[in-house]
Amino acid sequence: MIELHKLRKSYDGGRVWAVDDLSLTVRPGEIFGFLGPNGAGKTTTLRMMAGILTPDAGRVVIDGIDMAERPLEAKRRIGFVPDTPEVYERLTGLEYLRFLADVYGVDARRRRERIERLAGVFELEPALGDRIASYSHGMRQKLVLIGALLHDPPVWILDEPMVGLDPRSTHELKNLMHEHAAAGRTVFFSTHLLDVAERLCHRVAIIQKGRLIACGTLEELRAQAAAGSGTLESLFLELTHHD
Ligand SMILES: Nc1ncnc2c1ncn2[C@@H]1O[C@H](COP(=O)(O)OP(=O)(O)OP(=O)(O)O)[C@@H](O)[C@H]1O
Repeated sequence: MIELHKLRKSYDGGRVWAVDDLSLTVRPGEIFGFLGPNGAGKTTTLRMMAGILTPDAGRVVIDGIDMAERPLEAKRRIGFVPDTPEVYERLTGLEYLRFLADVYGVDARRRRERIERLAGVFELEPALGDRIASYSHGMRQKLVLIGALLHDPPVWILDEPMVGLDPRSTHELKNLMHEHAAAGRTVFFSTHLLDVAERLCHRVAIIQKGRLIACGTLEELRAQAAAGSGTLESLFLELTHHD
């Protein structure tokens, strides 16, 4: 479960409000899509949710744990995939995953199982012995995903996780998301892929200029819009119209 209470974040000493009074709750068992135009504040929100950026005001609560009060406990419950992942180029894929397993205290048997399963799903096993410097963009994205999910966190926070993935890996990631939510856990991800969000998500939120402008199921969003029967794409275009 994720709760955001009146989150605010500015850059440049308050000249830009990247996120402004954002509140929402993502329930256990939900796949939740976070949508918005470029520069709307999605990455800033996700980075605050993951405890990487400190909000100017408001609270992030993960499974009942306040990020500001108990950051280590809250972060342990999160698998976070950033939009531009930093990886250690000199390590092999396997060394990188072992390093993360050490950080998260995943024991030897469990890490073997998880690496085998996830690298198998994303067909990255043959490359795990190679240096990350030799990886393609998509291979890096897969490695970062595997690393983020290695400690089997209950709450997934993924910033545009499908960017760079090939169709099979995208399909497998969607399956993993379904499986995770079906087990009563939580998936929160940002995306520009509205057709994917429409099919995959139980609920979505749309933000614009840091403010929540719509939140709910597709039916609930349709009820908010003038053209009441449209696709998520047409709703998005209508709701995020220019001033
Ligand atoms: N480090 C920074 N310094 C100053 N302004 C920033 C910084 N990071 C983001 N911003 C500004 O904050 C706002 C929100 O940016 P953010 O990256 O959160 O948007 P986004 O919704 O993730 O965009 P995109 O879809 O393009 O990835 C934008 O106006 C952006 O210019």
